[in-house]
Amino acid sequence: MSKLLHKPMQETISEGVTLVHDVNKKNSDLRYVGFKVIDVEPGAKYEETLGKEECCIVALTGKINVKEGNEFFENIGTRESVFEKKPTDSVYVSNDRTYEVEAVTKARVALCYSPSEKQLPTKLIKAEDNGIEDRGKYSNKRHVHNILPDSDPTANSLLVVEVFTEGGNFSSYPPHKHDQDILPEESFLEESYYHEMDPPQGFVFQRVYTDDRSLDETMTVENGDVVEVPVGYHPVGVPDGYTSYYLNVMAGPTRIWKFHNDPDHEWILDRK
Ligand SMILES: O=C(O)C[C@@H](O)[C@H](O)C(=O)CO
Repeated sequence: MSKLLHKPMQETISEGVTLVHDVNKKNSDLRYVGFKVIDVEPGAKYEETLGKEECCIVALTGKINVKEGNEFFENIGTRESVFEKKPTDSVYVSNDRTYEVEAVTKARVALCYSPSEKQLPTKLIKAEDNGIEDRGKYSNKRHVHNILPDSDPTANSLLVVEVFTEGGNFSSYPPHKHDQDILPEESFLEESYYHEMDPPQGFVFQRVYTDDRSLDETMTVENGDVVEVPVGYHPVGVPDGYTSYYLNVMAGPTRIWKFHNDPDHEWILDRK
């Protein structure tokens, strides 16, 4: 199995709280992005004290309460399945703070991390504040919910986005990368992909490769898997009959998403 592919686990970390993913510096090549997924039973609580890292809490499915200091966001989250394709609520929490997530209904929650030194206000990112975009044409169509784009100053480093791709389409395509800190041409941003498929027995293909092919992995990605992208181009192809969802977390030294398309494949953008 590729070392970039992380399979879901089922680790009970406290009563009613299951750790499904924990991608961190120890088990990945990511230095700027950390990523967890937790499943929380109704009434159960997950508490975390952040060190020098900020966190974006995404209510993937179900309803949750989030508490940080005097801030309390009640009954947030908008969907039973990500495939309802409606945006959801998220909460930004800054470094050196302690937050608590309590499930109101059975919930799956993504916790997206990046190093951070400068404290910023805790903030509810409402579903209705997500920027919605349809990108691409022909078999390159995808639907995007921007949770934390680089135009939003809520976070120091984190960028968070959800992408839906219908069967027979490719996304993150034409292949692009953002692994050189040479702004304004390109920014260095690591990335994680949390994938789901509808129906859930589906799979997608994700290739992660560099120009010199020193990294060139093509992975079969199944429901609930995480792919880490420390460097390189990272397109996703979706087989007919299935819909793909992924949640991307990006972070690097500068909070700007400036990507570079693979020159071999950029021509597809110019088709009439
Ligand atoms: O537009 C897309 O296909 C989504 C991608 O841009 C995805 O968010 C990504 O690769 C970010 O670098």
